[in-house]
Amino acid sequence: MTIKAENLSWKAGKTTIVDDVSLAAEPGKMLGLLGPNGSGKSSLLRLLAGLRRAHGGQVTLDGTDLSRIGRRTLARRVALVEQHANTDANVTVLDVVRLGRTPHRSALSPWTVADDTAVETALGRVGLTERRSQYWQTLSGGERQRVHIARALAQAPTEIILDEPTNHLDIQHQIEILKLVASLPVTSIVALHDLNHAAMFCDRLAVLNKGKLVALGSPEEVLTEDLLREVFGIRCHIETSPHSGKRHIHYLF
Ligand SMILES: Nc1ncnc2c1ncn2[C@@H]1O[C@H](COP(=O)(O)OP(=O)(O)OP(=O)(O)O)[C@@H](O)[C@H]1O
Repeated sequence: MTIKAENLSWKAGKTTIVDDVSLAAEPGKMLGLLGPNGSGKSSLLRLLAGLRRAHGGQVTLDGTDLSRIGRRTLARRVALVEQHANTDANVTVLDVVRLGRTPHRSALSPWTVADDTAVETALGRVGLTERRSQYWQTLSGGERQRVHIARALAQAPTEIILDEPTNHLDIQHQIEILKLVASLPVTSIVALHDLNHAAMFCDRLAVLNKGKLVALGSPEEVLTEDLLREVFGIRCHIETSPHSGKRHIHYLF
């Protein structure tokens, strides 16, 4: 068990944005969340992270409704890296990553060796060890994204939810971040736009269209020419790559 959505719905005003979605993340696996712009991916991720209350259905963590889990306990288990995440300007990389330790500390407890180790490991994993003293406002978009991922890793979560973590990253860093997430000993749920990257790195894929879950399964099961035409309105040819053994999408025009 881990994070599970059962008949989950969420509305903005009278418009249903997340529509009766049921899915479960598999422990230790990477679940990719795909769908066109505005299909409800970010909204669903915020519900799964407990940042938003559903209007229908429920989210459970190891079988317990999220609304019955305290914020601190939840923050020790689940880390969310949002799209366009921002941070107060006048702080360093190290300050931001150290914030990831907050749920593990109490107001009076001193900073520990374990806190230091978690922060150093997280910085190293995203390749920012040398940038620890740099000010947030001087970082590039891609570096900011990696700092936020490091903060989530410093949180030492058992589940990590990432909303388009490769946004702003050059191709080398996109692949590094996805490789990193795939290699972490945690359950991950990751919204992605690049379908070939999703096929390469994710164990399973979920596809949203207009708020509804329209496919769930392995990349081989989910990524079909018919589905991509219906959901994304594109023509493509899909084959198994002789290089990676994974699905590879050739876009046609
Ligand atoms: N608080 C809100 N109030 C009104 N509409 C909202 C609200 N939050 C989301 N929406 C709408 O819900 C729809 C889904 O938004 P969401 O950000 O979840 O989609 P997405 O799949 O993550 O999109 P993208 O790929 O563009 O990031 C959009 O049409 C958006 O405008």
